[in-house]
Amino acid sequence: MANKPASKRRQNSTRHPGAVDTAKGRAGRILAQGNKDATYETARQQETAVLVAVPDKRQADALTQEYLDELAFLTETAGAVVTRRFVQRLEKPDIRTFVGEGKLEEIKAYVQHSGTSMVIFDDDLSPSQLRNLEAELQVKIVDRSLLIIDIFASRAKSATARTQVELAQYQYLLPRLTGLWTHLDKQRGGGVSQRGPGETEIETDRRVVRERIDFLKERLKELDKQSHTQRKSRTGIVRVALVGYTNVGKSTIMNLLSRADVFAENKLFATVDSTVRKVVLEATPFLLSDTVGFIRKLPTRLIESFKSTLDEIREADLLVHVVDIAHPAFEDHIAVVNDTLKDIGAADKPMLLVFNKIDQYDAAAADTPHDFEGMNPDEDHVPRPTLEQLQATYMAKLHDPVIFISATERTNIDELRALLVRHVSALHAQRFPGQSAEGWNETQ
Ligand SMILES: Nc1nc2c(ncn2[C@@H]2O[C@H](COP(=O)(O)OP(=O)(O)OP(=O)(O)O)[C@@H](O)[C@H]2O)c(=O)[nH]1
Ligand SMILES: [Mg+2]
Repeated sequence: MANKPASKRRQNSTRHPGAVDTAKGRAGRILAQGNKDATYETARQQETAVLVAVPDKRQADALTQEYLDELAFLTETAGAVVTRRFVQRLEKPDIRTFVGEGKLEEIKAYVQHSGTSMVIFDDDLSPSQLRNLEAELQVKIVDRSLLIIDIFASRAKSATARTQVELAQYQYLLPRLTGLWTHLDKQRGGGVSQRGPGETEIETDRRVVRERIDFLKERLKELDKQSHTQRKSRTGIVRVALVGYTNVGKSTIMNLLSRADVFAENKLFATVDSTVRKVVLEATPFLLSDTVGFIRKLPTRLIESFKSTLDEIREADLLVHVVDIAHPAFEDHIAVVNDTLKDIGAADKPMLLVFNKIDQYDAAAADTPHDFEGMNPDEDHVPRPTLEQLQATYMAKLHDPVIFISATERTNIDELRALLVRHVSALHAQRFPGQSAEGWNETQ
């Protein structure tokens, strides 16, 4: 991983470690910014980034803007400053360079003139698009997956989370290894058609990376076994998992309910490791877990490599789905979370829907859309319903219980506790008939 000393990164690389380190450097390159442990990295100036979105022709302007706002937030979380946004509406992204020729020229002119150090795309790029864009623009090219993996890498602390991130990094890297050697081939005078040492090296690298992937998978299996044993000792108690989009307030609610000290901040993916705490409310004990947030277009590979973390959600008896109601795209977020739950096989669990940040709801409604390239800020801007209207709509629409709170202002927290107690007690009676919830203790 890019945030480990080089000597550590080389462990288990049986052959050709230098090449793989180069490759890993490529995968984790925007990470060094926010990484306090990177003693081997020399201090650099803050990186600057241009954002690029290629929505299809039907996507509403307001939505495109929201997506770019989120990409900007991700970029800032990764430690870079956004200098400009570019939007190009296309029926389909260009197969060679993702954006069309004219737009590429425009981006190139801006990047050269402003000295911006990287270009970030709101979608995933194919290995060849990545290569072509890098050749054309002559700066770092980052796609959505890489950006998210980088943030995860800078946040992961536990052995499991770090192993999961490293697996995701290598899986991202494997199909992209070819591009690494094109410039070396050129230096050696090798042409595209010439088969030479470059290809042998790529093959060697691929083998080393595959070996590392297998090793990490094995290691995760081991770690999984350990946590499975741990989880088995927790039978006889209802398990509740906080789920939701990133930055909605899950960790804040965890801290409020469990007096835990989980890191919460206004950044995306503040939590990557999961935390489990025993909570006792009105003599009703249950286990509460806080875990990684979801996001739209979460790379499937990343979901897969985070299997162990997501087991916490899969094995829960009750999900508490936290929503940031002050976010203009909160309904979109609910859909993303429900889809992700479906993907990981946790869609059929009982669920409480907690609308958080009601204190910010009105302020958010007054938000005016930003003005930027290719957008009409007035289009698609409809007034928002009142909180009361929303409450009535959601109460009527959903089968799941709904509650509106503010975790930071402590509004309706007693009601949230009461709702949890009611549901946990009912689940306890159903899951462990004849066994009183009060009788459970941690040593069982
Ligand atoms: N105004 C307001 N801010 C809140 C409320 N609840 C949480 N926040 C803030 O929202 C930000 C994100 O909170 P977290 O608890 O870290 O959110 P999270 O869902 O755990 O986020 P990730 O771990 O990044 O997925 C923090 O700055 C919190 O202080 C609330 O009720 N009102
Ligand atoms: Mg969190």
